[in-house]
Amino acid sequence: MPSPKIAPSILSGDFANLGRDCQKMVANGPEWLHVDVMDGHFVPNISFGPMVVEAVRRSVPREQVMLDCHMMVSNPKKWVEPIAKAGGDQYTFHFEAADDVQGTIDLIRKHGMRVGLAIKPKTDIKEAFPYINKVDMVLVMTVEPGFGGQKFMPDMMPKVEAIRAKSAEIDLQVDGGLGPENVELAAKAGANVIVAGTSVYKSADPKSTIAKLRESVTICQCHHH
Ligand SMILES: O=C(CO)[C@H](O)[C@H](O)COP(=O)(O)O
Ligand SMILES: [Fe+2]
Repeated sequence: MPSPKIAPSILSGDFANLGRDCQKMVANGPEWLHVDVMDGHFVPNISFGPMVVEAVRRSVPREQVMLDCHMMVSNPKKWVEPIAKAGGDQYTFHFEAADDVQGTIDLIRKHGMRVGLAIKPKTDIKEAFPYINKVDMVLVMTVEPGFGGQKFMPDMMPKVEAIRAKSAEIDLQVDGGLGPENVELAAKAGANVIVAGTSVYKSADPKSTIAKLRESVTICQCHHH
Protein backbone atom coordinates (compact mmCIF):
# COMPACT_ATOMS: atom_id res chain seq x y z
CA MET A 1 0.00 0.00 0.00
CA PRO A 2 1.27 3.49 -0.80
CA SER A 3 1.86 5.74 2.18
CA PRO A 4 -0.94 7.95 3.54
CA LYS A 5 -0.80 11.51 2.26
CA ILE A 6 -2.88 14.42 3.49
CA ALA A 7 -3.29 17.29 1.03
CA PRO A 8 -4.93 20.45 2.40
CA SER A 9 -6.63 22.38 -0.41
CA ILE A 10 -5.45 25.97 -0.51
CA LEU A 11 -8.77 26.83 -2.19
CA SER A 12 -10.04 27.19 1.38
CA GLY A 13 -7.11 29.40 2.35
CA ASP A 14 -6.80 33.17 2.66
CA PHE A 15 -6.17 34.41 -0.90
CA ALA A 16 -5.32 37.89 0.38
CA ASN A 17 -2.42 36.42 2.36
CA LEU A 18 -1.70 33.32 0.33
CA GLY A 19 2.06 33.02 0.90
CA ARG A 20 1.91 33.33 4.67
CA ASP A 21 -1.19 31.14 4.70
CA CYS A 22 0.61 28.36 2.78
CA GLN A 23 3.64 28.58 5.08
CA LYS A 24 1.36 28.34 8.08
CA MET A 25 -0.36 25.26 6.62
CA VAL A 26 2.94 23.58 5.72
CA ALA A 27 4.05 24.02 9.35
CA ASN A 28 1.17 21.66 10.25
CA GLY A 29 3.00 18.82 8.50
CA PRO A 30 0.91 17.82 5.46
CA GLU A 31 2.65 15.63 2.85
CA TRP A 32 1.24 17.66 -0.05
CA LEU A 33 -0.52 20.97 -0.74
CA HIS A 34 -3.51 20.59 -3.07
CA VAL A 35 -3.69 23.40 -5.62
CA ASP A 36 -7.06 23.77 -7.41
CA VAL A 37 -6.68 25.50 -10.77
CA MET A 38 -10.11 26.36 -12.30
CA ASP A 39 -10.57 27.98 -15.70
CA GLY A 40 -14.22 29.08 -15.59
CA HIS A 41 -14.90 26.80 -18.56
CA PHE A 42 -14.37 23.19 -17.51
CA VAL A 43 -15.95 24.17 -14.21
CA PRO A 44 -18.29 27.09 -13.42
CA ASN A 45 -15.73 28.91 -11.29
CA ILE A 46 -12.34 30.61 -11.64
CA SER A 47 -9.72 30.20 -8.92
CA PHE A 48 -6.19 31.07 -10.07
CA GLY A 49 -3.66 30.09 -12.70
CA PRO A 50 0.06 29.43 -13.21
CA MET A 51 1.18 32.89 -12.04
CA VAL A 52 -0.37 32.33 -8.63
CA VAL A 53 0.96 28.75 -8.51
CA GLU A 54 4.42 30.22 -9.07
CA ALA A 55 3.90 32.65 -6.18
CA VAL A 56 2.76 29.78 -3.97
CA ARG A 57 5.89 27.84 -4.96
CA ARG A 58 8.09 30.76 -3.92
CA SER A 59 6.41 30.79 -0.51
CA VAL A 60 6.89 27.05 0.12
CA PRO A 61 9.98 25.49 -1.45
CA ARG A 62 9.91 22.05 -3.06
CA GLU A 63 12.01 20.56 -0.25
CA GLN A 64 9.23 21.44 2.19
CA VAL A 65 6.12 20.23 0.40
CA MET A 66 4.87 18.84 -2.88
CA LEU A 67 2.46 20.96 -4.94
CA ASP A 68 -0.35 18.68 -6.11
CA CYS A 69 -2.01 20.61 -8.94
CA HIS A 70 -5.63 19.65 -9.66
CA MET A 71 -6.22 21.08 -13.12
CA MET A 72 -9.92 21.76 -13.69
CA VAL A 73 -9.28 23.11 -17.17
CA SER A 74 -10.72 22.43 -20.62
CA ASN A 75 -7.43 22.12 -22.44
CA PRO A 76 -5.12 20.16 -20.13
CA LYS A 77 -2.15 20.05 -22.54
CA LYS A 78 -2.05 23.84 -22.74
CA TRP A 79 -1.11 24.34 -19.07
CA VAL A 80 1.48 21.58 -18.66
CA GLU A 81 4.50 23.72 -19.48
CA PRO A 82 3.30 26.79 -17.51
CA ILE A 83 2.57 24.68 -14.42
CA ALA A 84 5.91 22.85 -14.69
CA LYS A 85 7.70 26.20 -14.95
CA ALA A 86 5.68 27.53 -12.01
CA GLY A 87 7.02 24.68 -9.87
CA GLY A 88 4.19 22.16 -9.82
CA ASP A 89 5.23 18.64 -8.76
CA GLN A 90 2.18 16.71 -9.89
CA TYR A 91 -0.28 17.55 -12.67
CA THR A 92 -3.72 15.97 -12.33
CA PHE A 93 -5.92 16.46 -15.38
CA HIS A 94 -9.52 15.47 -15.97
CA PHE A 95 -10.32 12.52 -18.19
CA GLU A 96 -13.45 14.40 -19.36
CA ALA A 97 -11.37 17.33 -20.64
CA ALA A 98 -8.73 15.37 -22.54
CA ASP A 99 -9.15 14.47 -26.20
CA ASP A 100 -5.77 12.70 -26.09
CA VAL A 101 -5.29 11.08 -22.69
CA GLN A 102 -2.08 9.22 -23.51
CA GLY A 103 -0.58 12.28 -25.21
CA THR A 104 -1.38 14.39 -22.16
CA ILE A 105 0.28 11.82 -19.88
CA ASP A 106 3.38 11.80 -22.08
CA LEU A 107 3.57 15.61 -22.14
CA ILE A 108 3.34 15.85 -18.34
CA ARG A 109 6.15 13.28 -17.97
CA LYS A 110 8.27 15.12 -20.51
CA HIS A 111 8.03 18.15 -18.24
CA GLY A 112 9.21 16.15 -15.24
CA MET A 113 6.00 16.08 -13.23
CA ARG A 114 4.08 13.22 -11.67
CA VAL A 115 0.84 12.38 -13.49
CA GLY A 116 -2.64 12.27 -11.99
CA LEU A 117 -5.88 11.32 -13.78
CA ALA A 118 -9.13 12.74 -12.35
CA ILE A 119 -12.63 11.33 -12.79
CA LYS A 120 -15.81 13.37 -12.19
CA PRO A 121 -18.71 11.81 -10.24
CA LYS A 122 -20.79 11.00 -13.32
CA THR A 123 -17.91 9.44 -15.28
CA ASP A 124 -17.72 5.65 -15.42
CA ILE A 125 -14.62 4.48 -13.55
CA LYS A 126 -13.95 1.94 -16.32
CA GLU A 127 -12.72 4.86 -18.43
CA ALA A 128 -9.68 5.06 -16.13
CA PHE A 129 -8.79 1.36 -16.28
CA PRO A 130 -6.58 1.52 -19.41
CA TYR A 131 -4.41 4.22 -17.78
CA ILE A 132 -3.93 2.80 -14.28
CA ASN A 133 -0.45 1.51 -15.08
CA LYS A 134 0.50 4.71 -16.89
CA VAL A 135 -0.24 7.30 -14.19
CA ASP A 136 1.06 7.88 -10.66
CA MET A 137 -2.33 8.71 -9.19
CA VAL A 138 -6.04 8.42 -9.88
CA LEU A 139 -8.31 11.08 -8.37
CA VAL A 140 -11.88 9.97 -7.71
CA MET A 141 -13.91 13.17 -7.23
CA THR A 142 -16.36 12.95 -4.32
CA VAL A 143 -18.13 16.21 -5.28
CA GLU A 144 -18.84 17.90 -8.61
CA PRO A 145 -15.66 19.91 -9.20
CA GLY A 146 -15.85 23.71 -9.02
CA PHE A 147 -16.34 24.69 -5.40
CA GLY A 148 -15.05 23.90 -1.94
CA GLY A 149 -17.38 23.21 0.94
CA GLN A 150 -19.68 20.71 -0.78
CA LYS A 151 -21.07 17.48 0.65
CA PHE A 152 -19.05 14.24 0.33
CA MET A 153 -20.69 11.67 -1.99
CA PRO A 154 -20.33 8.22 -0.33
CA ASP A 155 -21.70 6.52 -3.46
CA MET A 156 -18.33 7.20 -5.11
CA MET A 157 -16.67 4.58 -2.88
CA PRO A 158 -17.25 1.65 -5.27
CA LYS A 159 -15.15 3.57 -7.81
CA VAL A 160 -12.33 3.84 -5.30
CA GLU A 161 -12.61 0.09 -4.59
CA ALA A 162 -12.51 -0.68 -8.31
CA ILE A 163 -9.24 1.21 -8.79
CA ARG A 164 -7.64 -0.25 -5.66
CA ALA A 165 -8.62 -3.77 -6.82
CA LYS A 166 -6.60 -3.17 -9.98
CA SER A 167 -3.51 -1.72 -8.28
CA ALA A 168 -2.14 -2.08 -4.77
CA GLU A 169 0.60 0.42 -5.54
CA ILE A 170 -1.08 3.41 -7.16
CA ASP A 171 -1.72 6.62 -5.23
CA LEU A 172 -5.51 6.89 -5.00
CA GLN A 173 -6.90 10.30 -4.10
CA VAL A 174 -10.34 11.43 -2.99
CA ASP A 175 -11.32 15.09 -3.19
CA GLY A 176 -14.43 16.85 -1.98
CA GLY A 177 -16.15 17.11 1.37
CA LEU A 178 -13.67 14.96 3.28
CA GLY A 179 -13.10 15.28 7.01
CA PRO A 180 -12.56 13.18 10.13
CA GLU A 181 -16.22 12.02 10.00
CA ASN A 182 -15.99 10.27 6.62
CA VAL A 183 -12.29 9.65 5.97
CA GLU A 184 -12.60 6.04 7.15
CA LEU A 185 -15.14 5.27 4.43
CA ALA A 186 -12.68 6.48 1.81
CA ALA A 187 -9.66 4.79 3.38
CA LYS A 188 -11.50 1.47 3.76
CA ALA A 189 -12.38 1.64 0.08
CA GLY A 190 -8.66 2.00 -0.66
CA ALA A 191 -7.93 5.72 -0.85
CA ASN A 192 -4.54 6.78 0.56
CA VAL A 193 -4.43 10.44 -0.52
CA ILE A 194 -6.97 12.65 1.23
CA VAL A 195 -7.70 16.17 0.02
CA ALA A 196 -9.23 18.34 2.71
CA GLY A 197 -10.22 21.96 2.24
CA THR A 198 -12.98 23.06 4.56
CA SER A 199 -12.40 20.45 7.27
CA VAL A 200 -8.74 21.43 7.75
CA TYR A 201 -8.94 25.18 7.13
CA LYS A 202 -12.03 25.73 9.28
CA SER A 203 -10.70 23.51 12.06
CA ALA A 204 -9.79 25.19 15.36
CA ASP A 205 -6.67 23.00 15.30
CA PRO A 206 -5.65 22.21 11.68
CA LYS A 207 -2.54 20.35 12.82
CA SER A 208 -4.50 17.84 14.86
CA THR A 209 -7.12 17.48 12.09
CA ILE A 210 -4.35 16.61 9.62
CA ALA A 211 -2.87 14.13 12.10
CA LYS A 212 -6.31 12.62 12.71
CA LEU A 213 -6.95 12.17 8.98
CA ARG A 214 -3.55 10.50 8.52
CA GLU A 215 -4.11 8.26 11.54
CA SER A 216 -7.46 7.07 10.13
CA VAL A 217 -5.88 6.16 6.79
CA THR A 218 -3.04 4.32 8.54
CA ILE A 219 -5.43 2.31 10.72
CA CYS A 220 -7.68 1.36 7.79
CA GLN A 221 -4.61 0.25 5.79
CA CYS A 222 -3.54 -2.03 8.68
CA HIS A 223 -6.99 -3.67 8.77
CA HIS A 224 -6.64 -4.47 5.08
CA HIS A 225 -3.69 -6.79 5.79
O1 LIG B 1 -11.35 20.23 -6.25
C1 LIG B 1 -11.99 20.82 -5.40
C2 LIG B 1 -13.29 21.44 -5.78
O2 LIG B 1 -13.53 21.25 -7.09
C3 LIG B 1 -11.44 20.99 -4.00
O3 LIG B 1 -10.16 20.40 -3.95
C4 LIG B 1 -12.32 20.37 -2.95
O4 LIG B 1 -13.63 20.75 -3.04
C5 LIG B 1 -11.74 20.61 -1.57
O5 LIG B 1 -12.55 21.37 -0.75
P1 LIG B 1 -13.52 20.76 0.38
O6 LIG B 1 -12.68 19.82 1.22
O7 LIG B 1 -13.98 21.97 1.12
O8 LIG B 1 -14.62 20.03 -0.32
FE1 LIG C 1 -9.33 19.60 -5.94
